[in-house]
Amino acid sequence: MSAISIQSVSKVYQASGKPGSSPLKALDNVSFDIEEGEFFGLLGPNGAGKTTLISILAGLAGATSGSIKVHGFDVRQDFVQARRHLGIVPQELVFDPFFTVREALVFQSGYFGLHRNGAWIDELLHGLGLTDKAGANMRQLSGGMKRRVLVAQALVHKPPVIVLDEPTAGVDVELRQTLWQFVAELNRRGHTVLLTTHYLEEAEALCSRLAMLKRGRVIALEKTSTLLSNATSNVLHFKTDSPLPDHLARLARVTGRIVEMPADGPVAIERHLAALREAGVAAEDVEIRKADLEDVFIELMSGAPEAGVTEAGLAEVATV
Ligand SMILES: Nc1ncnc2c1ncn2[C@@H]1O[C@H](COP(=O)(O)OP(=O)(O)OP(=O)(O)O)[C@@H](O)[C@H]1O
Repeated sequence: MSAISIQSVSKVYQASGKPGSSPLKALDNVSFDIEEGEFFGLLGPNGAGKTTLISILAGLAGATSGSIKVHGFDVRQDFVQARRHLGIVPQELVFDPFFTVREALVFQSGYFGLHRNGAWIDELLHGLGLTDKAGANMRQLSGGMKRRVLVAQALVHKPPVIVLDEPTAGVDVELRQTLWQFVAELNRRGHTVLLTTHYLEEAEALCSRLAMLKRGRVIALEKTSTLLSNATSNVLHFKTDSPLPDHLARLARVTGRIVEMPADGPVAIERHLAALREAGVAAEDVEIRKADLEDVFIELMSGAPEAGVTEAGLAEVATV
């Protein structure tokens, strides 16, 4: 049985009623399964629909059509069972300012009917580097510490499926490392992990399989290794103060002084270098590196067709 099964999920946000507003199809017929024990990444640029999909999975929003099951339980019809199997770490820092860290975890355990959960709470506090803060009031914690507590809260009922929605956005290196060590250990013990992140190096290091969303559609669903091996093999990386002529700028990714040009082999690299010399572009710190997930992501995002909101498309989906 799949840990998470997403079947033909569409979501239309209705028009706000303000002049000029129109319905928005945030998810367009999204389907994929995540198997038990996978470490799965859900990627996509801002507005791609990741949070919308996770809200539907968490039972916080309804799909316009389609269904999601967690360990076979429908997130709408069998909400309680589905929720027991899920631990969701939300993007926003929501917490009760009146509790200490331990009290918050004990309270959350009670919500799942777990009244003797002390040993597991201790393990969570230790694994997330929170033991020293167990008696601290939630109000007194830094943003990074609060985020650790949110992770612990999501895990108090030892859910077999852990969902992390951009857990490392704006957090420091130490917390990222603590968090990934802990989550990777849970994954080794058999927990399924679904991660959304904008940090592609994190996704590349952790996720064995990925789905990429663009404007509500799945444009890639592959093992991470397959995506990487299908990508352009190399990237020519250099710095320059010279403007690139149009024909080269079209082939390049420019960030300030840094220029990156995809090249599928040594001949293409030589061609790029010759074209730069001919155009009088003075390149410094020239490097050739292997393509990474960011290159794959940019390649896919610039090439894939986009989902539009058409009258016919909207008519197909029944509103709940
Ligand atoms: N409650 C809402 N009402 C109307 N439109 C919404 C609502 N929530 C999200 N949207 C729109 O739906 C689309 C998908 O948004 P969503 O937040 O799911 O994307 P995302 O991939 O999570 O983006 P990000 O990476 O920025 O968090 C966006 O165009 C967004 O503006």
